[in-house]
Amino acid sequence: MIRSTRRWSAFAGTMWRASPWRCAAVLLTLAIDVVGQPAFAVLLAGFTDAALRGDPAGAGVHAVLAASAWAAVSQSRGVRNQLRNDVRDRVGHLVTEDVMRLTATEPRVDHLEDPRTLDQVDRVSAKGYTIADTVWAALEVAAISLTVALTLVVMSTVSPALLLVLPVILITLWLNKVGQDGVRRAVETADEPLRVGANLLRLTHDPRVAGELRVTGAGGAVLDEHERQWATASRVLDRAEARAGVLLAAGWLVYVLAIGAGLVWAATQIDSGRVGAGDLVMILAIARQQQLSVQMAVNGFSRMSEGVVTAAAYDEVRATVAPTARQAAGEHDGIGGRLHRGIALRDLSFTYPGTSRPVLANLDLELPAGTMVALVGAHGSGKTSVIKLLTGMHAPTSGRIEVDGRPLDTMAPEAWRARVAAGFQDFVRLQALARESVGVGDLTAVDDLPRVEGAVRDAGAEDVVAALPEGLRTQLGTTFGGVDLSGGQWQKVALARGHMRQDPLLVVLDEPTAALDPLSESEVYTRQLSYARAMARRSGTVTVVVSHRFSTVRMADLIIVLDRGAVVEQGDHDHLMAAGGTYARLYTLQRDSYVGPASDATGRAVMNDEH
Ligand SMILES: Nc1ncnc2c1ncn2[C@@H]1O[C@H](COP(=O)(O)OP(=O)(O)OP(=O)(O)O)[C@@H](O)[C@H]1O
Repeated sequence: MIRSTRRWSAFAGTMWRASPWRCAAVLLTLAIDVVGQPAFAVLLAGFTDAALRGDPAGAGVHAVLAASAWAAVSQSRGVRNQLRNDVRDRVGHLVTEDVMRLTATEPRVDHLEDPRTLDQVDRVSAKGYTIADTVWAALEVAAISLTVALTLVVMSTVSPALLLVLPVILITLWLNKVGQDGVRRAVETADEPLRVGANLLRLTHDPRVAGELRVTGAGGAVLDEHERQWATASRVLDRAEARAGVLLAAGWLVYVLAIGAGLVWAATQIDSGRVGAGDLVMILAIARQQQLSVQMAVNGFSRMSEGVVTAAAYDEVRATVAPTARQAAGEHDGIGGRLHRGIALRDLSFTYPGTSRPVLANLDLELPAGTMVALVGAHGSGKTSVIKLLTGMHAPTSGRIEVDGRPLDTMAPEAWRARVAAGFQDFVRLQALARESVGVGDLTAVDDLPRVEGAVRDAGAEDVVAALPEGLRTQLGTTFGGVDLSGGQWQKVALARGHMRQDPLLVVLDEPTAALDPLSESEVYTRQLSYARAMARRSGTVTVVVSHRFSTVRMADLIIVLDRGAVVEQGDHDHLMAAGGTYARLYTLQRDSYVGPASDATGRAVMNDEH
């Protein structure tokens, strides 16, 4: 309760900051509403009584005042709608920006691998404005409650019995609330099928999958599944809306019966003189106002429920994503200029967020400073997961990583990341000027042309740049009318981006040549290896390579063989070939698939000739 109060006052604070004068103006219009409505009813009664008394001056004054009161009420409602929408848009923008900042700047990526968090991020980004709606609705409901209270006081001057309308109003609102709670639960339930449906729909116009969808003929099935998910969501929502509608109608029936009974009673009292004609007119006017007020409260409650769901999602995103960001912000760097001992994995296990199966179990590894290490293993054995942990994208579930004996989790992830250079198989096609697409590998040097040219050279991407019509000034990608590149060319640009980092302590190359032809691949690896050796001499840099290309792997100082998340062998090529285990089997298999069975027991000459 306290947490929820704090949350909503924080939202109210955000709205105030978004536009103080608009918020103040909305509060003023609400105050006009609260006072204006009962005043109108009283003035109308005064007009009726004066007219019946034959007092034209009194009737005229009351008529003018009543008209002014009503004009002020209706005018203020129009102005309020406009101001409310302005603030709502601003708050929506602020909330979306906050969530995007949290998710984009969070040093680790655990949240991006967790479908639940992604769902919540989607919801908050798309519906952030509903939080403002909820605050407005809450204020409106508070104002309406005051209005109703004032009108009841006015009615009670005719007869205290008319106060019985209050419980009736509460019953009407309660029935509406029950219906709206059901709608809110339905919105939560429908979220998943709607998200799945939206993702499927996106697939149909995603150029990256368009070819495969056509070749496999799966386009129709994707649309059918989208329809199915959409129908599931609609069914849930329609049912809840229908139930809410029935409950609301029942509430109105109770109200109409009660107010009707009050009017009939008042009419029967006119002859006896206990109730005047003005009183009857006033009760009628108040009944009409209360009807509008209850309707507005009902609308307010329904707007509130969506904002409550969004606010809960917002809280969840902040709770899930923010802790490591705060931790990172609170720490300082303290990473030395060069590696002396190296990097170690100590009894490290890892399970992806939102899953229960460990993908790495109890790894104990030493990656000595100045070495090149190759990770080998079948698909899914955990190579990329090790890379993600080494680069600080995820934190180990248990155990730790040490850099020269210092636990990685005591360093700010950004500071560590600044000393890591990387080339990935899932590279980004950054559609910008070629020099920017490379330069962002080190934002501090994005405008440093000699650095960019050096990175292009180190990565062996000069041929790609040479083929561009305006060299490094060429716009890449078709989105902004630039030149499109082949998969291999994009990958070389990504590799060059990785080379922007100067003085890395860790270089990771996770299948960085997967999109290249064998000749380019061989050339890139040759350059990468000499780069790795140069870095090793300069900074004791550790280079970790993930590759299925054994002629590269064999050159590593240390080869680590993974199988289902565990280390099954490690050593250099000669050691592992002599051991005759998994590595020797995989190596021989690949060698034979290229050139047929070899007589050389280690296969060294054969593989070297091959590439
Ligand atoms: N984001 C994720 N969420 C849940 N499980 C994942 C995720 N990414 C990978 N996995 C699982 O972790 C295991 C190891 O995957 P990983 O990508 O590390 O293997 P790999 O050896 O690099 O495979 P490949 O050679 O195919 O790239 C696999 O069983 C995979 O299904």
